[in-house]
Amino acid sequence: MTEQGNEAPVADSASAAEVEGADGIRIRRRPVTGPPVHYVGPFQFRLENEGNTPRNILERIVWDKEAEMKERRPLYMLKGPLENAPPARDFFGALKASYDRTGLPALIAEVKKASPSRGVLREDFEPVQIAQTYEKNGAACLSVLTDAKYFQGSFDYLEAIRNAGVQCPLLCKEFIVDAWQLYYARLKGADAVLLIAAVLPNLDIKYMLKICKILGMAALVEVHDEREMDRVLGIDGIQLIGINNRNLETFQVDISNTKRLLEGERGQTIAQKGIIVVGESGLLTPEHISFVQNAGVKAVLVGESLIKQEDPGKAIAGLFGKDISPVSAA
Ligand SMILES: O=P(O)(O)OC[C@@H](O)[C@@H](O)c1c[nH]c2ccccc12
Repeated sequence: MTEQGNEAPVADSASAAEVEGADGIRIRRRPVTGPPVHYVGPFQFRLENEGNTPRNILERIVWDKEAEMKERRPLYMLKGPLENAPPARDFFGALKASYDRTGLPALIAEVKKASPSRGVLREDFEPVQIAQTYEKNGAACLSVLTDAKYFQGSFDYLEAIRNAGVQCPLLCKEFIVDAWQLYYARLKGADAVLLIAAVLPNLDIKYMLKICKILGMAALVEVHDEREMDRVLGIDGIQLIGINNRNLETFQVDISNTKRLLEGERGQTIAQKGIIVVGESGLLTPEHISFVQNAGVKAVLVGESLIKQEDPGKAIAGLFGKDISPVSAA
């Protein structure tokens, strides 16, 4: 397999060696100090963009998440609640079963109030109701945004949806930078977590996969370009790969990204390993769904085009061009 990817230019403040040393990751971790202090005579000022200010939205989110981590409860305090958490459900199995039932990509429907690129998507946001209507109308799994600052999400939504009796397995949609978040997601009812390859080096992904396994959770490992895809294909034990059509550094959406990353040898390796690929972001019409299905995905992750409709559940039939709700609930 080739190591060549569509590599974005390396930004000024991260040297090529730094990027190479971190599995090609351009997103940097938060520096311990703020911007460096400069003096002119008696005056002191801080200069932004000397490597100590985030260069794009993904970097900003990750730095805020790292700061958030400092206020967390110690891990040992999660032990009790973790033992009382509802047992994890089979996220991978639910996707597979749905694909086998409908012959269409299994739907992971996203409970998403807002996003940094689109602002508020839905004013009257009732997460439990939305989750229930998604389930009734044929979603195989649900994705629940838990980041508060940029997506107006909450771990309370995850917990409330699980406690309301929704059966679909739940993906905790979070920016994971620390293993602590995996335990916390599980105790709030998550059955799967998102691991973003643009943020996490291979060693972190491997370590986090082990913890997910111990906790009984699936991991959806998200890639955006060829280089990330090749990295992830080199890691043993990955069952689910998400191809994000949205570049989290620039917000540009291009659904042909899914097709490009599944062409040739990469697609073959994925098929051999029995990996389910999830097409993510920017899917709005039945044509989009068949486009990514033809490219090789067996599941799709959809937020905006459902959540913006008056009835997000009913919107599922519109998105797929037909009713995909389970017979028993129809
Ligand atoms: O609302 P959309 O365009 O249908 O996209 C859903 C989902 O793919 C998107 O929310 C997403 C994909 N990867 C992420 C990582 C973090 C936050 C959000 C995301």
